[in-house]
Amino acid sequence: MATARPILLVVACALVDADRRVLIAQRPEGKSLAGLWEFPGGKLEPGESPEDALIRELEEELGVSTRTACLAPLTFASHAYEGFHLLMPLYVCRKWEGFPQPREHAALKWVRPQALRDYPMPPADLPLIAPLCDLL
Ligand SMILES: Nc1nc2c([nH]c(=O)n2[C@H]2C[C@H](O)[C@@H](COP(=O)(O)OP(=O)(O)OP(=O)(O)O)O2)c(=O)[nH]1
Repeated sequence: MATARPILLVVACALVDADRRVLIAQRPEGKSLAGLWEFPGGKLEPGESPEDALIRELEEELGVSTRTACLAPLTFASHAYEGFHLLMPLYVCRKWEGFPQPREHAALKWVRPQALRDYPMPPADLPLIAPLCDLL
């Protein structure tokens, strides 16, 4: 049966540090899903590849720079929200330049993958935790 929900493509990234911790970012007040912890990323702009969009979002949101060769696809989220169906590839990045700053989020936190369940995340993100734990 056809779905009435449009597909929304969002790219997201798990930055992983030398201690195998993952960076999560808290959505700010005033946005949908405010207060929940997510992976940095966002929507594609017209004409952008997923990797270019992620590189741009990491710069805008965190002030870090990376490149396509440092983005490894891990898994994806597919979740029906009220007004759209989210399709969200999750990349892993272990190499970047700069120190992540919360330019657009309420806060940032480095957490061990097994501790991700202690942080409230959007429902779309919950199936992403197991593949991250398996990888790390
Ligand atoms: N970046 C990111 N977005 C996520 C995650 N999980 C999840 O459900 N989302 C959703 C929230 C938003 O609806 C959308 C990302 O949109 P966005 O980051 O580009 O824009 P936004 O916060 O302004 O979104 P919105 O207020 O317009 O809904 O994907 C995640 O882990 N990372």
